[in-house]
Amino acid sequence: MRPTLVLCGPMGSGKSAVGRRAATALGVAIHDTDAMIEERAGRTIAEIFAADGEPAFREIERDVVVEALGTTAGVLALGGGAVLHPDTRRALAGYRADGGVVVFLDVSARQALLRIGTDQRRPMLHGDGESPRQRWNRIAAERRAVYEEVASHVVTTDRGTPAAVARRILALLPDA
Ligand SMILES: Nc1ncnc2c1ncn2[C@@H]1O[C@H](COP(=O)(O)OP(=O)(O)O)[C@@H](O)[C@H]1O
Ligand SMILES: O=C(O)C1=C[C@@H](OP(=O)(O)O)[C@@H](O)[C@H](O)C1
Ligand SMILES: [Mg+2]
Repeated sequence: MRPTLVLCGPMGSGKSAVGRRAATALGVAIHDTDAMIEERAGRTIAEIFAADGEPAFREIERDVVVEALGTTAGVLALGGGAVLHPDTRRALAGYRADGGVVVFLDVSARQALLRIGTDQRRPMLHGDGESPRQRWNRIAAERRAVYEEVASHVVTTDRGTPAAVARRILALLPDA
């Protein structure tokens, strides 16, 4: 079993929202790895970061994402930093080699920050000495090459509703 579609990209690009619309349109399940992590840990992502730190979160995330790539069908929406773990990148490469579709949802800093700039549920956006804008820009720049490496397609989400972006993605699927 493997997902029909995997979505990656930075915070606020719309992975969760577009993933839900794409799954509904396809009549399949949506699996959001952030929600799976919260369920497994019995805590919110913000609580995991606060109590155990980012490295501990990345280990749980690696376990959840690698497992989900092999055991779920439907649409899989990753967290923005999931691609950082080498095990996850290897699993995504295997999924693509097997015909899987990985879409990098790209977004401008301006749109992403309008969507999520004040959201306290994203701990990566908040930290000493940097504004959410500075943090988003730095993190997105650090990760861009990795998103490009793991993805088979890039879709920009600045314009259009989540449903409209989902329709553009469905057109990329082999049997669409
Ligand atoms: N194409 C879009 N147009 C307008 N708002 C969007 C779009 N995509 C996502 N959003 C909104 O932006 C916020 C963040 O989207 P989300 O899907 O959680 O992003 P991600 O999972 O990539 O961090 C949500 O409130 C969502 O409804
Ligand atoms: O970019 C990141 O490092 C993170 C993105 C979040 O997911 P979204 O990209 O869905 O916001 C979530 O996994 C966590 O807060 C860390
Ligand atoms: Mg999300």
